[in-house]
Amino acid sequence: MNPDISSSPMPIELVVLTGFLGSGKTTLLATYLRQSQAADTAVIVNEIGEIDLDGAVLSSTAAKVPMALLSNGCVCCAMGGDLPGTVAALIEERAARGLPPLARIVLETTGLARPGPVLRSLAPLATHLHAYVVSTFDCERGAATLDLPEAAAQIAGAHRIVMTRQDVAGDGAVALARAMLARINPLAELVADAEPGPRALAALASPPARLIQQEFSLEDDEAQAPHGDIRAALCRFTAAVTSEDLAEWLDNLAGLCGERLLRVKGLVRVQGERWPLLVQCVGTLFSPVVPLAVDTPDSFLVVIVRGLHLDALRDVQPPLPFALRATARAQSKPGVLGRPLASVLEEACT
Ligand SMILES: Nc1nc2c(ncn2[C@@H]2O[C@H](COP(=O)(O)OP(=O)(O)OP(=O)(O)O)[C@@H](O)[C@H]2O)c(=O)[nH]1
Repeated sequence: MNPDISSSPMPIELVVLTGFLGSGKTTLLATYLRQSQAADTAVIVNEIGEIDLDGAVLSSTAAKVPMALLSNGCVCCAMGGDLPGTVAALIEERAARGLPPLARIVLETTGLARPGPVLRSLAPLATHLHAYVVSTFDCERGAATLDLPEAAAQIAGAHRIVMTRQDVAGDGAVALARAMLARINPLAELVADAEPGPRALAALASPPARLIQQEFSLEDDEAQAPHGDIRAALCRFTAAVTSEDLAEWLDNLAGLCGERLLRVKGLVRVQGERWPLLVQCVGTLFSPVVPLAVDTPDSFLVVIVRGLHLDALRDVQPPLPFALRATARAQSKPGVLGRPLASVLEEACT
């Protein structure tokens, strides 16, 4: 059934924000949401795991933004009809509250989503939306990911590519990134601002000057397939851990997986800490662990690996008190619009 948003003064921009795992999507979006130009923007967050960590990070910097969650699966291969319905619900909810219409909705996809199937799933809303793809590219690590079909599809399908992590990449890597991007997708607009604020506005505040229809045919065969040998696990903690045990476990996980470790992120309750710790790594490179002031009862890690059976995670030492399972198919979480994050997280966690 097509969602009914025909009364809405359209078109609304629908920005499909893609980019490989850990390439800086949430950071870019959080920076954008802090700017005054984002007042008429809503956000849809799609998480592989069922818990909305990106939403938590975004809400901790931009609490008022209308936000919906598509959780527990990747939007490009598992969501079916959920995305158009979620878009319509955001638009309708805004109208029902008598607020000015949205100018744009940013869909933050998972780091594995291919943009072609996402755009195709929006076909029921085609006349109401002005959809385009913005992809983040990590100048430090991105080159090493482009042999993965998901990463290549994100760059090839982008109308605009945003170069992230230039500050840590070094001049040589940035030059190499430019050359690779120009070869894979010479039609895309390149955003290379070094400063986060201008970069976020250039990335998300307006559509690309030229919207060239990208060619997604190469992805068609894979559109319904899960992501090859990439697997995601949700480790849900049943008790607080000590910071020493957590650090050792993460160290050993990185040692076990090596290059096969794509991403770890989560909120972990540590003995003696008021707030859960935001833990994340991209590849085996861990960011500093920081407390995140969110009122959630849950404690979890999402671990995404390539070419490794998830059972191997159970043997990482020292044993930590968590229940592990592979993430399941996607579901939308209706009714999360405009609600405080805590209740959204609570619902996502039950
Ligand atoms: N130095 C630096 N770090 C960055 C930049 N952008 C992102 N990061 C860091 O890179 C890590 C991953 O960034 P995220 O924004 O969470 O990446 P993501 O693409 O949303 O990750 P997934 O949702 O898991 O795919 C975090 O530790 C960020 O703080 C940047 O431009 N420079």
